[in-house]
Amino acid sequence: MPVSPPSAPPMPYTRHTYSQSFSAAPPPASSSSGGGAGSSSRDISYQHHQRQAPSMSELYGNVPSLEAVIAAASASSLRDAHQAHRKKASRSTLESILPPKFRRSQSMASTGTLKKLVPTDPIVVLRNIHKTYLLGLEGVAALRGVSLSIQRGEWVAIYGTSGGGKTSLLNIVGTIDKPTKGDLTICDTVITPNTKDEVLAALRLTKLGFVFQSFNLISSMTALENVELPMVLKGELTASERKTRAVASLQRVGLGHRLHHFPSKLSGGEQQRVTIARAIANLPEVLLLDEPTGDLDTQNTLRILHLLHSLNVEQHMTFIMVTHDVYLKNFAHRVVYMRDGKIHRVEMTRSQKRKDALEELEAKIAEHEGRTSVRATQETARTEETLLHSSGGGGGAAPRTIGTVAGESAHAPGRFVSAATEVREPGDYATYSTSCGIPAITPEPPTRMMMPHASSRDKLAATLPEQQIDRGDAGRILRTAEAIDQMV
Ligand SMILES: Nc1ncnc2c1ncn2[C@@H]1O[C@H](COP(=O)(O)OP(=O)(O)OP(=O)(O)O)[C@@H](O)[C@H]1O
Repeated sequence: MPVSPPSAPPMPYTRHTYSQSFSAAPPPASSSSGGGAGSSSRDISYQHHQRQAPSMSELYGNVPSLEAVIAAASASSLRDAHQAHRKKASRSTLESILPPKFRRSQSMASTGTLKKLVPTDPIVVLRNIHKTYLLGLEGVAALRGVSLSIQRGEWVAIYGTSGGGKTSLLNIVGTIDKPTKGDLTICDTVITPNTKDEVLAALRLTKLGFVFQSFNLISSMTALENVELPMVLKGELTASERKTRAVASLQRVGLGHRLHHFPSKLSGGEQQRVTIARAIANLPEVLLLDEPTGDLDTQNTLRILHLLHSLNVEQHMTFIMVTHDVYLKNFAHRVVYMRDGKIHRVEMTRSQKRKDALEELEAKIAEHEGRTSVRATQETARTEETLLHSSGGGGGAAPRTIGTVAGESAHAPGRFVSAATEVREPGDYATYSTSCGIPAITPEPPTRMMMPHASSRDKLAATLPEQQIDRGDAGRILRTAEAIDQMV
């Protein structure tokens, strides 16, 4: 249930920053009011070139401070509604709060294999969609009669020439822009040019997730609070459930150690991963993605692709993904090619091709993990060398902090401290497992996991002369390694 209705329809999202080429033009006074619909043509053109992505408040209605939202969400009416909801379902797992049709089937859950789609359950249907933007006195026809039916659980890639209408299409499916002509059905809600904004805001909040380029995080909120926010607005979960789910989502994108960082303290790739965690936290039925791995390095691209694959296969989440990346489109069931505002052609991806893409992905992940292990071993050797050389000199060197999670700095603060182990947060590990459903909602005590290689102690012991084991820092590290082994 949204906390408050939106004050204005969201402004269309555009995938490119044109602001540099338009920097000479001052913002029109009206642009700050935020109204897309009903603006003058000059306003529209300005907004198009200024906007990167809709804000949280544009997507979900007015977003007050987190405290205010939490206060509102804990009001008695919400609590009552929530209690009624709690009675209906056992919530031992996140999945249990999903409607039955949305739960993963036994066969998918256990194997993580590619499921053959049964084309009988359309979740998004576009009927003769037209979109014409006003630019000065001219109309720009961005979409010219697009009809498309997307099945529940389908992964559709939208591909095509620049200016072909991909973003316009994504905006319309995301209900952040309305068609000029035509109508569409999303999750059983029929949307016409006259559909009320409150209806659209509720739909966005409850059914849709957005992974858009530069879809800004709220700078005054930590990563955890940003991820919690859509759940707070939805108002279905208790505070501890929200937190558990937000932590789990952040762990799934490998950011379990960045929970309390503000966006300004995160790298671009990390911010992108927070937006993905935020998008999946509410378990949307349809996830709209625009170049989801655009800002990420190879390792994080692999991580996110694997996560997306899991969500698609295990949770049966529907993806509509705009991309220019030929590699990414291999994971889609279908590729829709857009040109000049029309669907130029549609290509089914052969299941063997998708299977190959997945196998290649898993091989690459394994390769990267191997490299990480090699790096960790080399680091261990260096650390031990330092320790051994310094062990006669009193206190000796402090144990080194080694961040060995894929894509992380080798000295990420807050990561564990043992020299020889490859320590991962549970969520990090889940990202790489072959069957990684969304974790249970039951709060778990914080644990740390190691990759299932040789034990930490054995690894260390192999690198240390016997006589050093119980002395000074080397002994301390070994004991720590043993403690970690016991925790696993
Ligand atoms: N707000 C707007 N005002 C005016 N014209 C627009 C607006 N948004 C898009 N257009 C125009 O509509 C056409 C389709 O644009 P759209 O952004 O949908 O294409 P695209 O396929 O996403 O392109 P790209 O791959 O380059 O991002 C283009 O000619 C573009 O200039």
